[in-house]
Amino acid sequence: MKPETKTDVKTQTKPQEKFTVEEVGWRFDNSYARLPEPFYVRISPVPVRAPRVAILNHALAESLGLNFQILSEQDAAHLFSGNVLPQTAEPIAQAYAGHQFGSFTMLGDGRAILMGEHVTPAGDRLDVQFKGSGHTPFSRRGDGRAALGPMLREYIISEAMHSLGIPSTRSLAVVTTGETVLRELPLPGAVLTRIAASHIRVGTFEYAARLKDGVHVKTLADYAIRRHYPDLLETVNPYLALLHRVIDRQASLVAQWLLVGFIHGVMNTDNMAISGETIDYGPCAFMDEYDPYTVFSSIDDHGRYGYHNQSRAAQWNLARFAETLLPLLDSAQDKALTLAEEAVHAFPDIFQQYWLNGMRKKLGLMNEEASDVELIEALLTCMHQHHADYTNTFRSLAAERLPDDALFQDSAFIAWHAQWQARLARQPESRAVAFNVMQASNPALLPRNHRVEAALTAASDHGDYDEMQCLLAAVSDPYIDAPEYNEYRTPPTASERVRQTFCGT
Ligand SMILES: Nc1ncnc2c1ncn2[C@@H]1O[C@H](COP(=O)(O)OP(=O)(O)OP(=O)(O)O)[C@@H](O)[C@H]1O
Repeated sequence: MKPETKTDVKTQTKPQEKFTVEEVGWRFDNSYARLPEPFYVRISPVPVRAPRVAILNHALAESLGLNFQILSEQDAAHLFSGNVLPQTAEPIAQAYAGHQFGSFTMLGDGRAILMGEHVTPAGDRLDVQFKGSGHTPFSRRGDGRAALGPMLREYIISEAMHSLGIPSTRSLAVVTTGETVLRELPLPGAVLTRIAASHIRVGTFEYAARLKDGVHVKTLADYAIRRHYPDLLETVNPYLALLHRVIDRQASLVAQWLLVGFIHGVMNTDNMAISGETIDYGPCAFMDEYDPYTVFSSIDDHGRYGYHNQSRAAQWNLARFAETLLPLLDSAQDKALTLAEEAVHAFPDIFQQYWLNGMRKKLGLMNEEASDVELIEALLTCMHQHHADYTNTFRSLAAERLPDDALFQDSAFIAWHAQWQARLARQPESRAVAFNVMQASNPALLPRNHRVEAALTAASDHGDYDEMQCLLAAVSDPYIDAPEYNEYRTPPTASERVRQTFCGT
């Protein structure tokens, strides 16, 4: 690690240096940049013309041990646009590959720069990455830039995901660049500062596996184990243990998405993080009415990444991950293949267990009965038939408040409700205990897609961030019934409903 000095800020354009790295609190130690060169290219963000702060995440900054108080708006804008680089950052664009909608492509950070790894006062090592930071050798035909709307969408949904208690990358800042990006229309450009456990993806392993000299997967696997799962170093076969652990993390993650009605929208292998965090909030959204066939993404014509397909998509990606590890699993090819297949074939059961445990909590079932799956499926079938709102239905059950609408008047639902009540009465725990668990497992507030779109339009088209700030406040404590945020619980009307979510990069 390079020593930090009092004048520890490198200026790319000409803003005044009024702060030092020590004062802001960055503590960079860039272990990924010590991997061999094929894993990245050293390159700095391309400076932007007139950066301005769109939003700063003060709560996250505090938990990272960063002091934003000393930064003026202009300082912050330069810092989070990449115009001013902390001396101890070692900017790189990471190389990776990916299966996108099933087709393999060599990729890499085409519009992102990893500034380095910040070590928090608690000792956590976290990537600090700028997304939308300009052209890199991996940009292919892209401009290296990002539009404001999609960066704010990532900010809102990643922060909501974190508040829901679901592993996710975080968003520290969004700044506008003062430059226009050309998409279908000219749009304001922006840079998002993303904080992540790491940016090692299944696609990073696919990239390493395709490099010629055969040692790179081992280098990457050793690095990933040390960084994310050091306990595996004690196991007999750490690479097999890594495969099992990543499968477990993804099964847990995707189950958690389903339990809150989340649809990622673009589950390509380059968007599956080895850390088990949700990454890349592109055409993603939370479902309003329950329909397992819901697809939001404007580019997902065949529903490959629709709600009900997400566990299958995850397993498919994990099979690609397992393939990259084959040479490390066992020196005998047949044995390695068997080990990999056993691990990947175990995914559906592991996923089902996480999902079932989560559903039991949503319904206050504190112990296990063989007929629980049937009970859960019967409720979901009723909800589907009545186009019931996913979030509000579960929250109503948790609050013992059954609204006067079609679902709750339906005879099949009334029969289901009686069965559920009888099931609750059979368990030893009191109703109070069960309903507390339900309250903590059924969010009242999510960033519904129509509210996200309204907030993004106000911010991106009119520079008005009030709606976004209110939405962020509403979803920051999602398991509380806060009357002041009741309007955010209302499902969209037919005319408000947003059926498609655009990648809109
Ligand atoms: N405007 C752009 N210019 C250059 N490259 C781009 C651009 N948009 C996307 N890419 C690259 O295309 C690939 C796939 O894009 P995708 O939208 O899935 O990723 P992303 O949102 O840019 O990044 P991440 O997965 O890190 O969140 C990535 O390698 C990305 O860097």
